[in-house]
Amino acid sequence: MIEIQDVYKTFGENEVLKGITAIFHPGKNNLIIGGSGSGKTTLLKCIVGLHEPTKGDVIFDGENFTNMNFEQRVPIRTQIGMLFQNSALFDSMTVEQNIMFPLNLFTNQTKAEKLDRANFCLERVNLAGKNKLYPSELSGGMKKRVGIARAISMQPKYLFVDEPNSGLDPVTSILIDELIAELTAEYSITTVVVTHDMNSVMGIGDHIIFLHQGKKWWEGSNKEIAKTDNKELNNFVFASPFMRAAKASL
Ligand SMILES: Nc1ncnc2c1ncn2[C@@H]1O[C@H](COP(=O)(O)OP(=O)(O)OP(=O)(O)O)[C@@H](O)[C@H]1O
Repeated sequence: MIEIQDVYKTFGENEVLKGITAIFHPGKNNLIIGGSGSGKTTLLKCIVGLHEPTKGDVIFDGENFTNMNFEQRVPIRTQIGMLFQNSALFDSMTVEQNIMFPLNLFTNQTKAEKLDRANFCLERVNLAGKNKLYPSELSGGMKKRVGIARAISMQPKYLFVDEPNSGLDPVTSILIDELIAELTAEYSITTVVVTHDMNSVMGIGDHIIFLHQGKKWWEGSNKEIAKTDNKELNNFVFASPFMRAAKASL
């Protein structure tokens, strides 16, 4: 479980987050949504320690991460899997080397053990046998899947994903969403996804927080979102005529 307690983040004069409080539970797909510039990525970075909150705390299973120094954070960091935009694979490394990278960095496993884990993760994302390919030889969807394989290589308790579907076609996007949701349920991971994709919101949004004007404006599930009378959320989710018509037919 991750608890975010009254988190503020200011850049110069720009107060981006104005007291966000939320709880993200294990085994759930927790989605952060909101307009462009609403602070979604900033919140994600505050949670994982890539930004320090100006005020407030982030607590991982009872441990106050915000108060810890670099060294103290290491045990929690090793339980975090991340998939950021563009998959962030190392172009000069093969698929297998990319997946083994965190294992080389953080474990004392033998080469055979690391290879076993890489093969398991590759199989889990339906890319068995693609070990020796380089990122330049992969499609966008395959890159995301390798990114996911690398993110789960350390058997993370927490998984953070920023815009998993950017640049993917709708069918591949659904496959990536389903993969994230399956892994989350299978390993009871506390997953936090930043997304713009309304298909993801409706498809896998167990728990959604909507950011607006630096605040948590609304919180609920994908079932509740369809029935919300929150004006700003409605304007955001049902911005297109197609989505409005879909809502009207519910
Ligand atoms: N490192 C930084 N330094 C200064 N300002 C920043 C920094 N990172 C983000 N910001 C500002 O914080 C605000 C929120 O940015 P953020 O990237 O979190 O929004 P977002 O909701 O993820 O947007 P998008 O959906 O467009 O990716 C923006 O005004 C941005 O300019």
